[in-house]
Amino acid sequence: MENKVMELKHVNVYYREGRKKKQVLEDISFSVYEGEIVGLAGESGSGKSTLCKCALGLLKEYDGEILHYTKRPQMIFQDPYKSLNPRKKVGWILEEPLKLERKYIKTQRREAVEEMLSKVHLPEEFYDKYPRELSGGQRQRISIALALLTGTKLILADEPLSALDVTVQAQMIRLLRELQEKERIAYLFVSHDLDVISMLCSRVLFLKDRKVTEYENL
Ligand SMILES: Nc1ncnc2c1ncn2[C@@H]1O[C@H](COP(=O)(O)OP(=O)(O)OP(=O)(O)O)[C@@H](O)[C@H]1O
Repeated sequence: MENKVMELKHVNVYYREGRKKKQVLEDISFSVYEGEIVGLAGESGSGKSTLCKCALGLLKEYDGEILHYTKRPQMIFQDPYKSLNPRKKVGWILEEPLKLERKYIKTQRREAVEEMLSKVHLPEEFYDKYPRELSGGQRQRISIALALLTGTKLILADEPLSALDVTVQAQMIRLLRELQEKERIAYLFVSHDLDVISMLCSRVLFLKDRKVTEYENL
């Protein structure tokens, strides 16, 4: 088997409701391996987003173990517009994770960003554009580029195709696959759409009644 990028062991997740604790996920255990796409499905309210937030370390009320074997995963959303700072140009936004690392000087940051733009098939000129000047699909490419610039090998994708029209969805699927193959990126891919899941994913985690059942995609 490939290298693990993330592993959850017997994770229980709760939300507080006043003084009470409500359990949303129960005894969740699974691993994600380098370069694979794992589907995460289940009815609305079954806990898909909660599971992603917990894996990102955003929730405090949980027990069990969440192990990251590479850099922390990054999340991409249905509507990338909300997660991109509207007052900053794409270049500034994409340089942020590199500034935090402090190992690049300005010209190296720009080079790294331009290289990443080309990996997500956007031209260099996008460096000087604002998010509002981009289409939904282009913005989704920027949020993928932003995730990858942190150096992570795992992207948690929460319904990343739902806001896009069918042709753009197909382009996005091609890009996700290409990054999976060339860069060995793994995805936890949240979707209501079982057709997309069966086309993209090697395994599916199905959430129901707080628990997860895992299926191989044959
Ligand atoms: N901040 C919160 N406080 C309390 N309960 C919450 C909170 N966020 C979510 N929940 C509850 O936890 C359960 C799981 O919600 P979650 O958003 O993870 O489901 P989901 O599967 O992602 O749903 P959808 O497909 O509609 O996005 C739901 O019952 C929801 O009402």
